Amino acid sequence: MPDPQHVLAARVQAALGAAFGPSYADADPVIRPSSFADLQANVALPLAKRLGRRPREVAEEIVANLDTADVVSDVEVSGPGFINLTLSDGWIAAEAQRTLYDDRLGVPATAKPQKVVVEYSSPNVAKEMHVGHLRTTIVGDAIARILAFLGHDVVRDNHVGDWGTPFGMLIEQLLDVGEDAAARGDSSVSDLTAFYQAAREKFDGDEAFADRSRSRVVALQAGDPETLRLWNVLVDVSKRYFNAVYGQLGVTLTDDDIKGESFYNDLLASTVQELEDKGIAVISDGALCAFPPGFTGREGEPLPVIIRKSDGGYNYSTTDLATIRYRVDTEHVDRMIYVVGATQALHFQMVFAVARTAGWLNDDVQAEHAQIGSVLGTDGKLLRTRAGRTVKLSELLDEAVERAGAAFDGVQHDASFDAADRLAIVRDVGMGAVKYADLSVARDSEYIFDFDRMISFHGKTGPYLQYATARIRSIFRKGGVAPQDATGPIVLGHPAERALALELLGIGTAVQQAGEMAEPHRLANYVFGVADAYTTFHENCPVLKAPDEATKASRLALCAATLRTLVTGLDLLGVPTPERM
Ligand SMILES: NC(=[NH2+])NCCC[C@H](N)C(=O)O
Repeated sequence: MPDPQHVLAARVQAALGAAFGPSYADADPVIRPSSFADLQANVALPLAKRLGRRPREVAEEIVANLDTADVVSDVEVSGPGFINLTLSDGWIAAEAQRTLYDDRLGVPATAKPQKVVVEYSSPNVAKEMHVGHLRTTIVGDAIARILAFLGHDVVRDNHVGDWGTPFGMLIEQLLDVGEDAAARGDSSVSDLTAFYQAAREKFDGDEAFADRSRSRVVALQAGDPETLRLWNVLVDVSKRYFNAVYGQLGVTLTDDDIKGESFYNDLLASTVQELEDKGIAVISDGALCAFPPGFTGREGEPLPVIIRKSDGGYNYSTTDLATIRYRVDTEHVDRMIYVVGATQALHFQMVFAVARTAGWLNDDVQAEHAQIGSVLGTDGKLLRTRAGRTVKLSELLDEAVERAGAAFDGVQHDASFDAADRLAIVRDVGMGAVKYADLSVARDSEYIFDFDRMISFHGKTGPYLQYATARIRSIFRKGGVAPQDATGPIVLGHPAERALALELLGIGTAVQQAGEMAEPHRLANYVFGVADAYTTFHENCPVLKAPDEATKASRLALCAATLRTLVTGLDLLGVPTPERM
């Protein structure tokens, strides 16, 4: 569906070409929303400077050449040379009407489909997932859904931390508590934080254990079958836990999407070799390092990316370089989006710089770090339990559902629900609340995890949006009409009808921007705007009790278009929409 801003941009550009010659036809028409009209074209001001003429005169000349009769009902030059444009009700209604017959709500598929890796979640084996992982899981999943909807070939990639030196001590700890404890799901193993800490404490305090751990790392890296088997036991315990969390959240990640650090182990040596052959990696202080241009420390000294430590071991960075090379050479991807905490920004900048020097990344193959801001508690500090431990994610999500239940029981419902209905709804509300709260702020800004605010049915929250969809569905139930049978025609009378219909036309731009910039909050904000416009409409424009049949048909069609827009938008964000609430 055409965004009015785009439609008018093309028309103003045509007018520029006609008035001032073809070389002006691609100037930015500077179209902005305005409080005086629907939109304002402000190009006359910069253009007047270029032409050495008065801005108002330039604006008048643009208007004289403007062909917008089918789209715009009123054009007016105001102030120093703004062009105010008021869209015609007929055009808005016709465009809104078109969405009723289109599965994609008029959102075009991309003209340039790409193969895109979206790397997200990426928790660590044998460690508790923390709220940072929660956020990258939620945001990454939304990005993956949005890009797939736009027609890209999306590869979901869960870059689990399942390799490296800590596994020596973790395997020895597993042997100490007994494998059967892991099989039973005993808390000595399944409480990952406690398991990790116990291993750490022994490693630091027990020389014999530390020695065993070190030889275990060597055995692991050498591919010793029994060691690999034990390692797999640990990986499986963690995977079960990750999947439980993913199931709770309703994200699209599966076991097949896991391509952990261990996957790249066999590719490290050849990756390093290539970097050495290309003269990018050099020995410095016994370690093999790359020095990407432009990265310097406090004293101006060049900063290294350590590729092989002096003891011969490889690094986190080495794995990331091997990963990029694999994605380029073997997976042939066009774009890689790393949905990872902002604290790793420098790491990725430097790794990407090395990969560019190696020729793996270039104008055709791009990598970007979609930074995720920290999640803070209501006290403004990093979220921890009262005991100062990191919060166990599954418990946090359970608490969300519990609190959603209390909030749900406190509001009126238009149906009686049995216990199973209630539980299903409350789960959706709890997860919708957590997810929308994460998604509605710019992903790179810090964000305060506040149950009370996110679970409210008022304000910019998941439950408010879910409630809006349920409220529309209840109108259709009461009216005995199916939404897909509400086909209008849409006629705009009341200003709230017009504002709602106009809002509906923005979905294409919202989805496109969210996908292009990997910024789901753009879609989250848009959906909220639609719900708000709907609320105003709902308060002002009776639907089933409309004054006449034509108005009722039009309003039902508006409701149907709104419902589909909200459900589609929320689904792309991964926020479920219960049928009834
Ligand atoms: N390619 C990457 N380095 N991705 C990010 C991995 C995140 C890491 N496992 C962590 O928990 O911090």
